Amino acid sequence: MTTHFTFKLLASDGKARRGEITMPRGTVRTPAFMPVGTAGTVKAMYLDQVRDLGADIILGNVYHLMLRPGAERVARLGGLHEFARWPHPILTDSGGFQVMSLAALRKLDETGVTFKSHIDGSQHRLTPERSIEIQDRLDSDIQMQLDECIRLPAERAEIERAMELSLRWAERSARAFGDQPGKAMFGIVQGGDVIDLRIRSAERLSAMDLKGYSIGGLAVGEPQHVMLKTLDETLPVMPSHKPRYLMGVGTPDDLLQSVARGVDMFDCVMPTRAGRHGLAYSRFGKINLRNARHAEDPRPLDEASACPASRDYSRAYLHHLTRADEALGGMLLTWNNLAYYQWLMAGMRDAIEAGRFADFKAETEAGWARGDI
Ligand SMILES: COC(=O)c1ccc(CCNc2nc3cc4nc(N)[nH]c(=O)c4cc3[nH]2)cc1
Repeated sequence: MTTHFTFKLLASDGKARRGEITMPRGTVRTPAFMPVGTAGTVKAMYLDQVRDLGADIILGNVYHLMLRPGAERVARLGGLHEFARWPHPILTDSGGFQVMSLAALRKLDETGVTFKSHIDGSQHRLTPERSIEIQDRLDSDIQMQLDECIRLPAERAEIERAMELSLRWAERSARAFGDQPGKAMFGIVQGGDVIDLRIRSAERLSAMDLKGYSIGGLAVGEPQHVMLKTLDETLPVMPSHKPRYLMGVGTPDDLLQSVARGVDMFDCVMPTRAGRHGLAYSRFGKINLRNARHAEDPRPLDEASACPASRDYSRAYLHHLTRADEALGGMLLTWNNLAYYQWLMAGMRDAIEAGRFADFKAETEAGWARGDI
């Protein structure tokens, strides 16, 4: 039982790292994938199932929870862990990204951002201080600074303006967070695809001596090679003894390529959202169950899987459920996808410990290339 937030590097293999983050609510084995629990639930899953798949931590969103049911209401009901019955660590995103991608009529200035709810049009305001206050009310274990994430491609001047604002907001977020030994606030490196701005952001954040660092401003429409090049240039100037979290990423291939470059933590709606739309991720690559070729295929998605959704149901049944838009279709495919993502992360953790990450990466890529056997 620990009272402090600590990160330990257990092994490395090339640039890939195996570590663990310990905090009062539990230990996060890294590299880690965080299932997205936007509104206090991982859609189409029971949180006990999410835990049983090996997830040590889930993500929640300030933007969604402040609009509905409201942070003060969650606090009155004992905080997000009690509310959702998830006693393990929770990381919350600060709202910056969701305001820019979801809210209507937003107005951003030096002190914060004002916006209208996409749910009922009500007016709201987020500042670095208010976002941290909301994350405190949610009793979040790992909190994110408020930042401004812009889409790519963008002009250098615009990228620089948003990066500098995010640095000033990092200072204010850290001041508002204060000194909470068992929790952490992560800074978020911005700078788009402009290497000197990325380096400036990473160096200025490193000087703030925060407990962890996110790489933001990616997975915003840029090609994978631009994301990977930005990682190659940014990771070396980020503190190596602190967790590195790549926000919003990604596909199984994104995870493999990014762990190879030294990323420790990930979150993405891909496995859950794609599952609700009939898409299965597997050792053999992607399988779109809407496709008619599965209509009479008696095989399961992966008979070698430990997950019942992957092992016990025919592709024909999954195809039927998907075409009929039956709720069970999204439930089973979400279960399969999160099982595959956690299996992949566990495989990478074990491979780094065994010093065979390169082999594991090659075997995994060969499995995807072999396709849907
Ligand atoms: C089926 O799959 C999908 O629909 C789907 C949708 C969006 C993404 C990409 C999400 N990308 C992304 N999330 C992000 C969240 C972020 N949060 C903060 N505070 N700052 C950032 O700088 C930031 C960047 C992100 N980039 C990935 C998958």
